[in-house]
Amino acid sequence: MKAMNLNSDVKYIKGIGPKRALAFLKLGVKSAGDLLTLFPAQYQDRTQTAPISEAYFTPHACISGKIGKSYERKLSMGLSILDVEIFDSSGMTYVRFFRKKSSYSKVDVFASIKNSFAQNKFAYIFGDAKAEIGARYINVQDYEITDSPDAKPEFFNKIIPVYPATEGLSQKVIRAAVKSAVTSLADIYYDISDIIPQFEQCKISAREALKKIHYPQSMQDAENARRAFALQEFFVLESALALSRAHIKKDPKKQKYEIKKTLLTPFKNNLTFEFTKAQKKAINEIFTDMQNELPANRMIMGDVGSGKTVVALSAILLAAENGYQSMIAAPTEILAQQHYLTISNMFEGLGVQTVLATSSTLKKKSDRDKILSSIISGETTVVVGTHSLIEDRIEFKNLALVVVDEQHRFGVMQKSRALAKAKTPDTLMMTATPIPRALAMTLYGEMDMTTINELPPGRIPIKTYIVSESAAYANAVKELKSGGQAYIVFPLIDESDKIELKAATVEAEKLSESYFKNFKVGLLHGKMKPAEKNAVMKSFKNKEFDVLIATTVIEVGIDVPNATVMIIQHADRFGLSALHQLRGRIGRGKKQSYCYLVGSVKSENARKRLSIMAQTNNGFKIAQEDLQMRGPGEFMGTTQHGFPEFKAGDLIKDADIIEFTKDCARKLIEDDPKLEKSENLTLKKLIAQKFADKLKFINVG
Ligand SMILES: Nc1ncnc2c1ncn2[C@@H]1O[C@H](COP(=O)(O)OP(=O)(O)OP(=O)(O)O)[C@@H](O)[C@H]1O
Repeated sequence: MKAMNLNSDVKYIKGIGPKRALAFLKLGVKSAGDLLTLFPAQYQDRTQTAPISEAYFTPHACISGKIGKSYERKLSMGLSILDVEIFDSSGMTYVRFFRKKSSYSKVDVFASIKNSFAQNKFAYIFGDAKAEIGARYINVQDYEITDSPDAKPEFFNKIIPVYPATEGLSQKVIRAAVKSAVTSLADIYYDISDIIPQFEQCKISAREALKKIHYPQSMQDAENARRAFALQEFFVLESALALSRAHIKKDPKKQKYEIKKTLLTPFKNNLTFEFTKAQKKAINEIFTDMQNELPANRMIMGDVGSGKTVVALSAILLAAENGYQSMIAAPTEILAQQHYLTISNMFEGLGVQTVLATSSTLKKKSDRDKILSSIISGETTVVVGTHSLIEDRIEFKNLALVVVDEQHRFGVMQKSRALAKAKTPDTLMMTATPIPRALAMTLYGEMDMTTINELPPGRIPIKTYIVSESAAYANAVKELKSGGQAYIVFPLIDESDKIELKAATVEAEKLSESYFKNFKVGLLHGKMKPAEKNAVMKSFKNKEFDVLIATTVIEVGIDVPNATVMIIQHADRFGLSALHQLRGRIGRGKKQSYCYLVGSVKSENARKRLSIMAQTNNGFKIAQEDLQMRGPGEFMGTTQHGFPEFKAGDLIKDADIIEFTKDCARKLIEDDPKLEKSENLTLKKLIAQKFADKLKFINVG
């Protein structure tokens, strides 16, 4: 056999072969090098064996002792058990194996076990201690037999790695494969420890960390090794981001802005409110950015209802004052429509021409031609549309500012194609999912960040209750009587969906004849045509309906300050971020708002989600809980966005490492912007390997 290297196919490793190699592929392991970073999902602490008399006081029993007699018994349904006696100085226990008769297998598993468990030999056992009436035994998960108590066992008296499970691979096979990879390859694994400055607790090299993650001496040892390896992972990521930043910031922009206040002052005077401190700070930061020589690239992060829109509008007016065009890209047609209405309203009398460019407004050829030519001629100053439309079709005269309303969708590390419309546009992103700082720095690493950390004054915190359906409706009726409006949200729109849920369409009819028979009820769902949806939203905003029954199409950005009740049906089926977004549709005015969560709470997770919602309105707290409950991958939907997965790194636990590596990576890239120095070549290789396809804008050879 050829000597193994990091790229060798796993199938050539002794004991694996083509069939098991396929199973390894499911664990993301193709090469021998991949085995090194197939890290344990957990560990079993087998450092100490307990006296048999105490084995029943711990959830997992780890014992050792002399083997006695075996007893085999048949139970019903072809099931048999084998009990083996194990003795130590404190007592005796049975260790139990099960066998299910199978017509497919001729191998008698008990025969080989009985063979191994020869009387008077010595056994190490790991399993679950069961104390049932009349019987105490240990369900065996793993065992090892030695000839005498003095012989050293291989898998006991130490911490044992437990690898992610997949069909067709036993822990034994995975452990053996990993062991052979670690033994022959850990010392040649990519290691950049010499170019990363020292960081507390992460003092061992990546190669050393690799070994300790698989074979730690203690649980603390395992955690230290994980963090040491995470340091390298995050350093590679942050270097990739620093490279991309260096790349983006190279071209000075052509547009120049002067704060003339010819539009900004009348705009401010038109507003019925004063900007909050946080809004003023955000506007200042954006204006400073825009006046810089390099294009602005800023993320505005603010909780639902914190007033991000007016901040973006101020930037648009600065561009307009200087004769430039802007565009706002929204994730949905309804939201684009709403932004358009808000802008038309707020820009009234300013003489800033705004158009809505969505599939409905561009449908008719004559309309389309008119809109598109007004944009290309420069007659139109502001274009509001959906992401895809603006990206694909529209030509501008002098586009200078792009506002991307991301809401809570993460455009991780993707540069919007919209940006290509202007060569060096100033870019503002808005997101309504506040996330922890370290995570934001990683996700939006190439952007500057502004956080709007306060709500407009006079907002009364929404009261949230977990209630029965009838209580929710009765309370809603009370609110409607005093002039409020209510949303009722259902997860699905018609009953043909397999899971039997109360569908919005059917329910709308029923409710308008029962609880809400004295009120006007409207319906909004995803299968309606854009124009219909817009008409319904507009009517609701104009208070032509008291109740709006909707699917989650209303989740993002809708702003109807008079709506004070939100009933969420099947609330247990929504994730925390979605619930927070939905609830964010109320509490936007000066009146007390109420959110009622209705649902059957069967799982522990669902119960926890709803009680978090009932306890807090703080989007940062909710995002943090969500992140912890779901894990970063699922939280961010990162798979679609090509966000890199970390083998050891943990976006929550390792916030300090992320901050540290960000700083170090920036310095390193400043010093060697193309990573050409010989000591940085391994880093360059790691970046290319991990991110070349994901971060297309990074040009690494
Ligand atoms: N400083 C302020 N004082 C009072 N009201 C404000 C202030 N700023 C914004 N508003 C109003 O608060 C409401 C929410 O603002 P906006 O729609 O800009 O929030 P948002 O941050 O975009 O929210 P979401 O992410 O939920 O869409 C709007 O009705 C807006 O007119």
